This record gives sequence, structure tokens and C-alpha cells, in this order.
Amino acid sequence: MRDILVINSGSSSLKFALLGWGGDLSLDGFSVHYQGHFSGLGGRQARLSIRDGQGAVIRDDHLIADVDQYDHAAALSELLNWMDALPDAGRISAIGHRIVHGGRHYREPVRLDEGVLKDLETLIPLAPLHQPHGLAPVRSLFTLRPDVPQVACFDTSFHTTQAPVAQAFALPRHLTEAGLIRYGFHGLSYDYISRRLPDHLGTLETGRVVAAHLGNGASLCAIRDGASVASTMGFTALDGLPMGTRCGTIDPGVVLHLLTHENMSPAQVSDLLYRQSGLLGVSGVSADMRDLIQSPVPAAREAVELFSYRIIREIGSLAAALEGLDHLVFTAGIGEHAAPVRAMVCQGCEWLGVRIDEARNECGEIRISMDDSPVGVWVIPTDEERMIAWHAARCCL
Ligand SMILES: Nc1ncnc2c1ncn2[C@@H]1O[C@H](COP(=O)(O)OP(=O)(O)O)[C@@H](O)[C@H]1O
Ligand SMILES: CC(=O)OP(=O)(O)O
Ligand SMILES: [Mg+2]
Repeated sequence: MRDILVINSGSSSLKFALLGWGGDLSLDGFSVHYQGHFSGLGGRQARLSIRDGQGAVIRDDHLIADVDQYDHAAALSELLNWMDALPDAGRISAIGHRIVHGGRHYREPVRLDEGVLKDLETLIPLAPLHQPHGLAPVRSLFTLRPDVPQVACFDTSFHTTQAPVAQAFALPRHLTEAGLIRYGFHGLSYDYISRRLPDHLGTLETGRVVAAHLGNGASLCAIRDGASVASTMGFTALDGLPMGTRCGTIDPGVVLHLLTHENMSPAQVSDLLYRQSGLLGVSGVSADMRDLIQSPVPAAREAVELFSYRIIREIGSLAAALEGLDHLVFTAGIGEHAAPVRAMVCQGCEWLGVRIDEARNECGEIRISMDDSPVGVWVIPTDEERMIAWHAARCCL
């Protein structure tokens, strides 16, 4: 049995897992020893929870920052301390990382070395909330564990099957050729969902699927027969749906207006669009869907309505790209746990043949559509860590 450490840096979280692998290259060939989650990073209420392989909570701590915020760097140093204290730390034979942006050149998982790391660092401006936090652990582990191979697994890889027409912006051709295209993200999650869906459907023919990854970052992906056809995220993870703190699709004229008429600097506009907008900006209350669902403040309700409305519109757009819809899948923090959001979205998609069973939706069953619904509606927990372990094992073990 060999162990694989997986590090998944999200915009507000750092998830990690230690999985054992005995040589069977199926998703179920990996057993979880530990699974951990730093949440609320960059804020005052960060938390670390760690579960063992049986799902029992072995740690659940509020994290106190030395300065005013508990950030990704503090989480990384806590994670490395935890890893060093493991009785079997020496058994780790590969480390897999979620790296959000692979750019034009990295289309498949790749073994990391200094040259690859430097290349990936050039993409930091295209994913400022993610790429630095994804790459920092790689550099630390080069020093701490020089003998253990590290693998970068990209959020963008799953979308490389998209046709050029789905990837292109209507910009002058030389810009498209220079790589200013729609890449799409959350690909490890969509990869996992599309590999799991056949188990639930009982057939390999999964048809036309829209998967909704609704977490702190949120996107939708149109998947036909297991391959990405179109997605709502673009050149950066700012496009598409409104998110926790990101604006999603916006008229580019707004950006020009802020720069030229509001005298904002590019850095200020970037901060506004990445960190002050989305659910947080609209509600003025919180970026966290749990807070918004419970809040009596009208603007919190409006933020949830805008989020759901945009999802409904984009599902229509992706159904057009697929020429129909057979299945709708909800996943990630909001998709898996926020029944009221799923209900609102599904109500807006009735015209497409979506009929959910309210009791199934409330109970969080895996299939939440009615038995006779023309479109199957599913809630499938994502597992980016298992997907990364699978790619890391294929890449270097
Ligand atoms: N029980 C719940 N009800 C509603 N929303 C939830 C619930 N649990 C988690 N969420 C939401 O999920 C989001 C975080 O999703 P997650 O996929 O963990 O994010 P990340 O992008 O950081 O990986 C937050 O907006 C959080 O409010
Ligand atoms: C790409 C992206 O938005 O990721 P996350 O949801 O983890 O922030
Ligand atoms: Mg995430």
C-alpha cells in the first residue's frame, strides 16, 4: 500500500487528504486515511476539521491568526506540521495538487519540477485567488520532501475537449491565437462527476448533462457523453455565475467605465470584481450561502435570487449548446447542501422538463427528480481529492 497526499487549494479553503492506494486504478481503488478542510481562509473565522477514514472527526478547531487574518500560508504551515507528525509520514510516495490554471500548454496532469513551476507561476495573474495558493505548497514541498514526486492536476484540463467555437471570444484572431480563450475551471470536479454518473444511471450512456458546481466559486458545465462541451467560466474564474465574492458575467463596458470615469486603478477594479462582488457585494451581509439563507435582510434574499436567476439562464444556454437536456447534476458546498437554492433553480427549469420531488430535495437524496421527470436531477457529492489522487497515481506510480 502506498500513500498519496492531495492538496486542493480553493479560493477560501484548503482541502487535503491522505489516501492509500494498492494498485487498482479505479476511483474506488483509493482508500481515505484522513481528509481535512481549512475553511474561511482570509477571514477572521477560519476553521480546521480533520476526519479519519471512517468519517470520525478527529480535530475540529477554530484557528486563531497571529495577525488579523488566518490565511492560506498559515494553513499550509499547519498542514505541513500535521503531515510531519503522522506515524506513517514516510510512506507518502506521491503528492497531487489541484492547480486551477494550466494555460494553453498544460492540458494533462504533469509531474512538477522547477521549470514547470516557473511556467505555472506566470499564470498567477489569470487566477489571482487560486494559482498562488495552489503553487505555494509545491515550492515548500520541493524543499521539505525533495524525493517525493509531485503532480499538478489542472482545473482546465477537462475542458480541452471543447470545440474552438465554444472556446473563442469574438476578438481579433491574433488575440485568440495568443491564448485569450475560454478555458473553463472546476474541471477536476466535473471529471469526477462524469465518471460517477454512470454508476447512478446504471448505464455508460449518460447523454446530455449540465453539471452545476456551486461552491464558493461556481460554474456550470455542459457535458455530452462524458466530455466537456461548454462551460460558464472563461479566460479566468471570474466569468459566468455570480459567486461568493466574484461578479460573474459582466458587461466589459462596466470595467472600462470604472477605469476611465471612476478613476479606479486596475488593482482596485480587480479587488472589486474578485473580492467585493457576488453574494457578498449584492447582500452586504456575507459571501456564505448559509448566512444568506438565514438572514432576514432583504438584500440577502435578493442575492440568493440573483444567484439562482443567473444559474437558470445559464442552464438554458448550456442546454442550447447540448441541443437538449437529459440530466442536471448539483454538486459542491451549495449544490450539495442548499435545498432552497436547488428548488429555486429547478422551478426555473420546468420548461426544460425538470420536475423535482420536494421531499427528496429536502432530504438530500441522490436523485431528487420525480420518477416521471423527463430530466433526471441529481445531487452527487464531488470528490476533487480522489480525482487528484487518481491522476497522481496514473502519472507517477
Ligand atoms: N448546509 C449548507 N447550506 C447552504 N450552503 C452551504 C452549506 N454548507 C456549505 N454551504 C456553502 O458552500 C459554499 C462553499 O462551498 P465549497 O465547495 O466548500 O467551497 P470552495 O470553493 O471553497 O471549495 C459556501 O458558500 C457555503 O455557504
Ligand atoms: C475555480 C474556482 O473558482 O475554484 P473555487 O470554487 O475552489 O474557488
Ligand atoms: Mg472548491
